Amino acid sequence: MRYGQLVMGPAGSGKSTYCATMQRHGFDDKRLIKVVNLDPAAENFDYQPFLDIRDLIQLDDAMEDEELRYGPNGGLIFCIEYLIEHSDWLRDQLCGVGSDDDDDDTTGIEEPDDDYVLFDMPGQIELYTHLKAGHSLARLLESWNFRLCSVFLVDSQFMIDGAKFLSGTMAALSVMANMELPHVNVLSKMDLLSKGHRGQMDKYLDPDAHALLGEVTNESAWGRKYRKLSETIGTLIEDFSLVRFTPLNINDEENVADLLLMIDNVIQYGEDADVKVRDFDPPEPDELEDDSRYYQDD
Ligand SMILES: Nc1nc2c(ncn2[C@@H]2O[C@H](COP(=O)(O)OP(=O)(O)OP(=O)(O)O)[C@@H](O)[C@H]2O)c(=O)[nH]1
Ligand SMILES: [Mg+2]
Repeated sequence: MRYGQLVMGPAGSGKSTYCATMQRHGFDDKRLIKVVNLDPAAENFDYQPFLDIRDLIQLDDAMEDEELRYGPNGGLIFCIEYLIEHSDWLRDQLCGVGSDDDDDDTTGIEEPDDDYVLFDMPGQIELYTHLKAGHSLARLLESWNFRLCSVFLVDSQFMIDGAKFLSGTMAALSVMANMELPHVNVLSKMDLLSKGHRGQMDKYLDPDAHALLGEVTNESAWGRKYRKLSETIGTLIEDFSLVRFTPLNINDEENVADLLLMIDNVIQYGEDADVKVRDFDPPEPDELEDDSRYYQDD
């Protein structure tokens, strides 16, 4: 079986840093976590890539092509579509050359046990919210026996008021709907958050959508005008428990371990294997007695 996390999120939300952190954590735990760079515009990252889309296509290829003449954003989407059209390249690298996993055919190539791969995706959020590319990539990987989870990162620094919470939540919802995968939202960069924002953050971790939207509706003329719309969205989020965020401070090993374990549970990693068991309850924000570890001192 193969396991994968599709690491997504807006530009600069911390995807590559997340991948590097998880790989390092795995390494310390004697666990192999491979990272695949699928961002053709990436310049440098702190992990050892198992595979790099830039070996297949580079952003400049799309931008400098006389016929295509893409700008950076269109070029990036072109590169991901190109990857999907040339999926043999990805499959051969991930599953072994000549592997025929999508045909249910056995080729005699031995399946690796419990391959665990993080896919570091580009920050072009439209790839996951409404374009087909993200969805197609997920289906391809599934056809190669990957059990997948979407990991959607949102920078905690942009989630410190009701309006931003609402737009972050709607983005997360669009990704959930488009990708059709088990989904985990992560509030990244918690180490950068000052204590001043601490009280505010707690209410976003276990959101009371009504209270938050009360803020939104009072904040602006737009908010007052569309009060009913915001309230309805709040009810939807609350009634269906659609969106939850798990905080991540990459400097806190326990926090990193808990998040990884939570995602492992979602994709049922290690269920069949004889793995060491740790007591773990997914972090409930209001249960965290000492949540100061998420924040920097100030
Ligand atoms: N302090 C702190 N900085 C972070 C964290 N995550 C990311 N950063 C910083 O934020 C910037 C962007 O991080 P990346 O990991 O490159 O973000 P990304 O989502 O991969 O960015 P794109 O691929 O360009 O969309 C870098 O300067 C990182 O060092 C974090 O958890 N804590
Ligand atoms: Mg990146």
